[in-house]
Amino acid sequence: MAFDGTWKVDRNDNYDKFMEQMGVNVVKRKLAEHDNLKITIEQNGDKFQIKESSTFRTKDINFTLGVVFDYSLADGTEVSGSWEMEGDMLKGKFTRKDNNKVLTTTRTLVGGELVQMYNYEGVDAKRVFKKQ
Ligand SMILES: CCCCCCCCCCCCCC(=O)O
Repeated sequence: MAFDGTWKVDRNDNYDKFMEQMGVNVVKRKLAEHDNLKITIEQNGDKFQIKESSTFRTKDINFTLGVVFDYSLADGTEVSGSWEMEGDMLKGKFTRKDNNKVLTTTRTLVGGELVQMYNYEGVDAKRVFKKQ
């Protein structure tokens, strides 16, 4: 389906400020800016299989649209939430387990690139991925 494939991060916008708002320390932020994040997405109906790999880790994630699942961010922060499909956009809403604050994120395809937007406590960021 449309999001299927392997996507490698190409550029970031305001990601450092976003991570700072998330409470990530400066050392981890500097590493995370250049994490070479690669995500492989396979969608079957409302089920998604994601393979995530970066300089920090490799991780397999399976989720169903509209069904809450647990996920740990690369810095160890635990969240719980779900993805929904709205038109051509994947919309995610995840709640941090440590403070109950909400992180929202979207994935869309724009001009052949996968654009992931993030928001946490008023700070937006964007990561743009190119298909491998
Ligand atoms: C401190 C680093 C913040 C990175 C924010 C990542 C937000 C990820 C939202 C949940 C992703 C679930 C798994 C997935 O679909 O790839």
